[in-house]
Amino acid sequence: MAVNKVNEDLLRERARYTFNIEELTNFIDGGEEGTRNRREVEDMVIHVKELHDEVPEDYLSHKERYENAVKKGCILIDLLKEHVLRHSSFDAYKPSNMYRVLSMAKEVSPVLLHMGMFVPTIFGQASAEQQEEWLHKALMLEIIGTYAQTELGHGTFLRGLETTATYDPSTEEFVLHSPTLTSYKWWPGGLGQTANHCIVVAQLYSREKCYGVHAFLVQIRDSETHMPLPGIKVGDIGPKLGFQTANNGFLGFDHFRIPRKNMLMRNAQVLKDGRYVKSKSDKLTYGTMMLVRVMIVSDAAYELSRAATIAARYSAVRRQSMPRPGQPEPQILDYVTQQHKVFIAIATSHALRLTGGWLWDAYSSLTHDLDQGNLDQLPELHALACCLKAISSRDSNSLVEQCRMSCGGHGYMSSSNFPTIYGATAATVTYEGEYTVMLLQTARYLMKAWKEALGGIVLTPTVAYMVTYNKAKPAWVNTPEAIIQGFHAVAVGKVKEAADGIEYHQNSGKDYEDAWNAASVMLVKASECYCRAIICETFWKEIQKHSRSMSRNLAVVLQQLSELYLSYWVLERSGDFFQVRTVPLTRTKFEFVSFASPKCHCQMCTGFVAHITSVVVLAVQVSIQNLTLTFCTRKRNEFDIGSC
Ligand SMILES: CC/C=C\C/C=C\C/C=C\C/C=C\C=C\C(=O)SCCNC(=O)CCNC(=O)[C@H](O)C(C)(C)COP(=O)(O)OP(=O)(O)OC[C@H]1O[C@@H](n2cnc3c(N)ncnc32)[C@H](O)[C@@H]1OP(=O)(O)O
Ligand SMILES: Cc1cc2nc3c(=O)[nH]c(=O)nc-3n(C[C@H](O)[C@H](O)[C@H](O)COP(=O)(O)OP(=O)(O)OC[C@H]3O[C@@H](n4cnc5c(N)ncnc54)[C@H](O)[C@@H]3O)c2cc1C
Repeated sequence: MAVNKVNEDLLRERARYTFNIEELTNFIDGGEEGTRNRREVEDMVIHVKELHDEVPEDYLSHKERYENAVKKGCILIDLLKEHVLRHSSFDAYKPSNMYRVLSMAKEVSPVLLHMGMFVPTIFGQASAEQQEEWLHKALMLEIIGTYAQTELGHGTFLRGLETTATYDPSTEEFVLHSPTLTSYKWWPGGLGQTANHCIVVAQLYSREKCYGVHAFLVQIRDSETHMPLPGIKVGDIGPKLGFQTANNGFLGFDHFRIPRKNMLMRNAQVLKDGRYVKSKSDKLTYGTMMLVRVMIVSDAAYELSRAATIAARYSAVRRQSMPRPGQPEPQILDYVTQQHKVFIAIATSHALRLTGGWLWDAYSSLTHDLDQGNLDQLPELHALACCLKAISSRDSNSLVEQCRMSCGGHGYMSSSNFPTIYGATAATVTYEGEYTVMLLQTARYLMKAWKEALGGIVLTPTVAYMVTYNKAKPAWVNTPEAIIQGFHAVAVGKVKEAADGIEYHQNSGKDYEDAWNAASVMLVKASECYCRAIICETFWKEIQKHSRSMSRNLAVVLQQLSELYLSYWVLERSGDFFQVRTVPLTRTKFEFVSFASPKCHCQMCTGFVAHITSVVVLAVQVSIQNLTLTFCTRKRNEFDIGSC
């Protein structure tokens, strides 16, 4: 049998990298043990022939594709369980590990929602007694669940959900009902044919009073026959852009009864006589969504790293055109336009991975605080999870598309894997909180923070700079730290512009809701800029922190990638930087000038914006050229596919 010979161009590129690949791999995996665990699971998977398709999945029927995905999902879960039993150090059920393993099969797993939301909801919202009853069964997949919140009529507006759960004290049961067609649950992954249980989010009624949305654990199919239970209507919602094997389904209840104990009671409770015991915060019901949003940042980075690796490798082996007559066709990696497409995808995968790790640590700290009854950090973490989920998924999805396009026609083949990666990342922009809605949630937080900043109140860490920028303007010097300060100045300017916009519309007679809506494009922009500043600052600081304990050669390359990321986004947002005005002193200072602002001294602003712009653009061009030069002198570093 012919042995696949590695492409000579690829071998030559790999012989050129200037740093230790194993060191980078360990850095990406979060340490040597992470690499060891990942490789152990990969080695298990790679040798299971049932996980390799004889026929491309695109040539299978929907039923065959689903059955294929179920088969692979079972194999992967069994491998994971076996690995967990053998190596308790590998926390297989830490959700992001689970996603990594399930995504080793090309098809999205029909049990993704079981592991991605059903299990975490039991962890986060079930009482200790309920965890005792359900958690082990769920972890061992003795029950298979999903998360049924979205309805045909409502996905974003949770307070508008129509499914009802009405408490009947005479039988100590909740009666679940879908009063309208629009109240049917629509979308939950695994619901079509796979799940026999689900978390149902419904409006809780007791003693004829509505207490808002709460979560219930509901068995929907018979454990033996797998048929829907009486009073349950359930099935598949049909073909989608991607995620074809996620088995998304619909679910309707016809006065379906469940025991009182099936209301998840970690936070709020309904007593036997129907009395409602309030949670410390209604917002705790939303806890699972915050967890998944936090996970999505890291998983969006992971999917982008796969796409960037494919594009980088293809760029090394593809030769095209003849800039010099008679010369061999060059590798497309030598075209600066190709580097401009691919290198930012590599840099962004690192930026989002490191930011995702930072956010996971913040979330872990919050869950510890919540266990102690301290909710102080909840609003900031909600704002962070919303904007970082939105921006990371959108950046990942658009850069996956950019990587696909950088591979020409071959990028359009299913065998390139770009269509599958694109379908997965496109979904993340919408699910777990739609892009715009998430940014508006963060904007709510920023408007409150701005009011506190104006009053000189000490702010939470990620918005603390608003107080300083509102008083003293930072000096401009051409360093990464100054560019980050520039992003802070832009973010403050956009927040101020949006707050001024709301005030302007209120002063013109609109109520707050209409003024908010009229200013909502500026509010989204303010959240985007706040989030970009966080990613830029976190990426840079994480690289500085880790560089101290890594070899110089690797530190240099990662530093270049973080500088590329900063420079790229200054260029992408140069319009926002143009709005940064300097004051004519010996040292240039930042002051954000909104084009809508009557205070702009345009000849001065134009003069100094030209000055600051030339400095910014010059700095940016220099750093991009430096990076390009570095890479162009064929010191490009091929990332070991296993290390991305
Ligand atoms: C590439 C692969 C990547 C990842 C794979 C990993 C895992 C895969 C697993 C799952 C993915 C697959 C399937 C997807 C599943 C789903 O999509 S599940 C359904 C998700 N649905 C949503 O996210 C709904 C979005 N809507 C909302 O969150 C809310 O409706 C709202 C938008 C926040 C609006 O809320 P509402 O209108 O009720 O009220 P507001 O007045 O706006 O807010 C009220 C106050 O509550 C605070 N709040 C809101 N949400 C939260 C929260 N989650 N945590 C904490 N606090 C919250 C809000 O800030 C307000 O507070 P206030 O300002 O002080 O008043
Ligand atoms: C692949 C996939 C898998 C999914 N899996 C699940 C699952 O397992 N479980 C589950 O419960 N759900 C799931 N969902 C549903 C998902 O959570 C919802 O689609 C998502 O929350 C968006 O809600 P929606 O579809 O109702 O869109 P809408 O909220 O109707 O959004 C439509 C448009 O209206 C705009 N809009 C809405 N509200 C506002 C506002 N207040 N201000 C400004 N603009 C607004 C949005 O920005 C958007 O442009 C899944 C979705 C997808 C695509």
